[in-house]
Amino acid sequence: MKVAILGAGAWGTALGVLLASKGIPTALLARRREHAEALRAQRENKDYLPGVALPAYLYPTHDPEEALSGAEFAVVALPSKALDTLKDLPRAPWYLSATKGLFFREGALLTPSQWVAALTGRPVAALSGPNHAEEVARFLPTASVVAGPEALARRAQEVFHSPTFRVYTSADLRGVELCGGLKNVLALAAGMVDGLRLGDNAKAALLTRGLREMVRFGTAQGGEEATFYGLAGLGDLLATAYSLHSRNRGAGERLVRGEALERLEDRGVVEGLYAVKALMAWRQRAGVELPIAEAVYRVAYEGLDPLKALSELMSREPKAEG
Ligand SMILES: NC(=O)C1=CN([C@@H]2O[C@H](COP(=O)(O)OP(=O)(O)OC[C@H]3O[C@@H](n4cnc5c(N)ncnc54)[C@H](O)[C@@H]3O)[C@@H](O)[C@H]2O)C=CC1
Ligand SMILES: O=C(CO)COP(=O)(O)O
Repeated sequence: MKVAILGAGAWGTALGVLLASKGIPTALLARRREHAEALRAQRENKDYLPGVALPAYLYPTHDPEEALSGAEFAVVALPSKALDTLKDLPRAPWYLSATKGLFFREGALLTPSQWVAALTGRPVAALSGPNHAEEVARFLPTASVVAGPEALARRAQEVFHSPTFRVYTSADLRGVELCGGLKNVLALAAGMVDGLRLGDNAKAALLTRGLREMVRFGTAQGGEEATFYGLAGLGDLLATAYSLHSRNRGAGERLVRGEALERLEDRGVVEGLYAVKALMAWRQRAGVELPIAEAVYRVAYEGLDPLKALSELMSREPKAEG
């Protein structure tokens, strides 16, 4: 068997390292010819995942035909803003989305697997959890969830499960993917708390109320409550909001310290910046309350002073905790 990974950024490369180290022939599709050539020559992804050796079974290419030909399935490890490129690629029999994002399209809030299914017309499952590429690729232990149609989730579990990467299955595809989109927005907020040096109490309070916001919103959008307390929810929220690896947390920190919005993706994609836009567009339609996400949006896109955003959150009507 063979697997194709679409996207040679940090996450696509880490997943490729994981599979190839199990002896699974894995193609890694890079967007640019020079990048694929550099990966093959150096056996390292210096641009996106430096310091990790690429195993022999991992084959970087920029040729979509070569990558997808004979693949049992394709792993989508593209940033959400690049998913549309899938419609120009040869089709895989089915897809495993490893992208964490949210889309507002034609009046609906869509998750990556929904958008991949719309673009390709093929069945799609999703992989999500507390999984920083830098650690997964160095075989530090973690766990993850594959959600979607049972046969696909079971197969992906079998293929990815390893002594350092424990994979669970879930039938709650919507919930698992909402977790991945929402936690990035909260990680931006957590980074702002770090950047303002508001302290450990503030960060814990923010994340606890943020988790409540995830649960309230996510269950109203069709996710199951337990999912939000699982690996893709609380697990990934903690991993992202406390990690020095996290581009989302780091972007929040840099933003409140005065760095320009346009520079925040210098170190890799910051999905929360796109997800929060989709959430705000959706909220206007659905009339739901998302106070923390709204504060993040206003700080990032409307220049609201982050301390003013905080004081607005603190001065909301006092109420019971639920
Ligand atoms: N880095 C991580 O630890 C994890 C990332 N993810 C998710 O995986 C997805 C990809 O993230 P990373 O690999 O970390 O991003 P990255 O920033 O490391 O790399 C992005 C990759 O996408 C390519 N790309 C950018 N724009 C493109 C376009 N228009 N068309 C085609 N390719 C394009 C870049 O050339 C690069 O190879 C995101 O949705 C992220 O949330 C999920 C779990 C862990
Ligand atoms: O999703 C991730 C870890 O699970 C990666 O988070 P960042 O995109 O913030 O780096």
